[in-house]
Amino acid sequence: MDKENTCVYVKHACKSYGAKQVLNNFSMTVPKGVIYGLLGASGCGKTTLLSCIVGRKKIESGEVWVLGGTPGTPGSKVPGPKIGYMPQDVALVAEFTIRDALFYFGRVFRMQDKDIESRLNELTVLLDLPPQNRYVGDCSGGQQRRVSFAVALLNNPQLLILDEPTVGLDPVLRDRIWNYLVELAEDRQVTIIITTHYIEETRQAHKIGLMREGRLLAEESPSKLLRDFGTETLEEVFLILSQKQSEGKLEQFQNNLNNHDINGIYPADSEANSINSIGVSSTNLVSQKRKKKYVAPKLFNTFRLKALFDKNWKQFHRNVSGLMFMIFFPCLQMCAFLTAVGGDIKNINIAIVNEENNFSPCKDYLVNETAIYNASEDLCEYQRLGCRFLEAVNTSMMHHIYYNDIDSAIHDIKRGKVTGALHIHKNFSYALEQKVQNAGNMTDEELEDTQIMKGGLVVITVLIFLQGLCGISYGFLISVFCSDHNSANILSTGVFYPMILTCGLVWPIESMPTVLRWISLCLPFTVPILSVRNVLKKGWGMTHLHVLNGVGLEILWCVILGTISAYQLKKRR
Ligand SMILES: Nc1ncnc2c1ncn2[C@@H]1O[C@H](COP(=O)(O)OP(=O)(O)OP(=O)(O)O)[C@@H](O)[C@H]1O
Repeated sequence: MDKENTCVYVKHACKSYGAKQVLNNFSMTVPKGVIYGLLGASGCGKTTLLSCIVGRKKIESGEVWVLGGTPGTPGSKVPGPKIGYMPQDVALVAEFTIRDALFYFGRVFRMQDKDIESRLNELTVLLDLPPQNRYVGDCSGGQQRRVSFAVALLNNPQLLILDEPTVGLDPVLRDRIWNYLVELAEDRQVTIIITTHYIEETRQAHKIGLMREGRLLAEESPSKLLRDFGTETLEEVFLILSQKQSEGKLEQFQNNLNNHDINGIYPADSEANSINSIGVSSTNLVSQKRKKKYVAPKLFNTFRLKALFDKNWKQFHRNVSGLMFMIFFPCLQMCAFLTAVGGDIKNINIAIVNEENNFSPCKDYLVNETAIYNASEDLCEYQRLGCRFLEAVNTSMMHHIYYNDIDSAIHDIKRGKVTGALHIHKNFSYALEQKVQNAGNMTDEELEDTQIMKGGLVVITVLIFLQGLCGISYGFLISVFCSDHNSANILSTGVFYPMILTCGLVWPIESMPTVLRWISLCLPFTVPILSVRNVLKKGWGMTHLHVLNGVGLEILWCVILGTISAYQLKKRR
């Protein structure tokens, strides 16, 4: 056997989850066009190994070589359409019908619709799938697994990796599937790695690997194993090897067996055999990989784009409650929030001390009489402007209570009878007139500061866009850390509400204890909200320090959240 005929090659692979070592110096060789049955008890590391082979996880040391490349590296095309992978956990969209699911993956694999259609019909018969218009969510667990199996077979991949595909299947169907797999391997040279708990069903495999506690105990054809061990069943072979491993005599036992076998099929001695038998050293494998020219994948792929649009549309319109929740719940939340905290103040008692109108309500006052044009001096003379001012603020917000002197008004403020006092001096109109006439002496900057709502649209758009990006980064972080919807919901609402409460919208940050104020200022909402206010109310531009700090903080948060997510993603592999 040479490298041309080797499909998957694993050498001295080690992989741990925390302190638990799952792959322990694991080695295996899978030639092209064979069915390789990977057998082992629950928890021995089969799924972990398969995940490393398809590039979903990374080994810590050792080497994995699949279809001529290292899985998960640029240019290796693994994962990719050359590999059909049926994972143990069904990962299908519940809102899809069986037909939708196969069309979705077919398009992802860049298949033409007519080819998908004919494969769908073929696989429906082979795997005894339920009617094509049945929703995945309405299928039983076993039926969903068969749909997942159909997806793995859909585009006729060169390498099929099946994690317990036959579990819970009717024996007749199981037999049919095995016959199909044998046909695929022998007629079309497809390589198949299959894990199963039914040891005896792997008699049809060309080669089996017996795995225990992260190590391969033996790797050979079932008939040869039975012959070498002189047993009736593969179960017995596995039992003997497992007992030797438990007694710590496995390596000695394997060496004895290999001494009687020129091929050296038992892994204690298999390193030399494996490497030599595929006719290439690991260094050569690496250099061979390096020689391959890396072709970057296309940024826009119309097949995938179509598949994703179709998937999102179906997911949305078939999950009405989810759609309502996603669209209307945030609107409802925002309306409730703004109604509760953003409304105008109403009916507050204000003490009015209006010296200009003899401390009494402005009953007989007329707006026209407050400004009289003096033609000889070409200017306006003002009177009773206090009344005009009070009329302007005499809304439902303030309830006016008149006082004859400011001291009694202040006294009542202290007693809590009124909330505040407005003191209009006797010469209020004259003083205001002077101020207006001197307005020409004001600087441009002072004038600009008095303007409202002059904020630049671009700056506001940038701030809001960055805020959205921050939210997306946080959503990404949640998706990386949470394994289910419940924990994702708890994490998102658990963080969102405290941030809303402490960002200054509800409780002014100026009144917070110092430590809390600093925490609040570091949160992604607080400073950007102040920046938006500064832009809207004062017309400040991007270059103003108190706008720039909001932009800077949002970028910083995006970078922090993105980096943590990327780190966690890398760690999980
Ligand atoms: N992400 C993970 N974090 C921590 N431990 C893990 C993780 N994934 C798997 N394990 C542990 O690693 C060991 C091997 O798991 P794996 O799923 O590879 O076993 P398996 O042989 O496929 O089992 P089964 O046949 O039951 O599917 C188990 O003890 C499992 O609990």
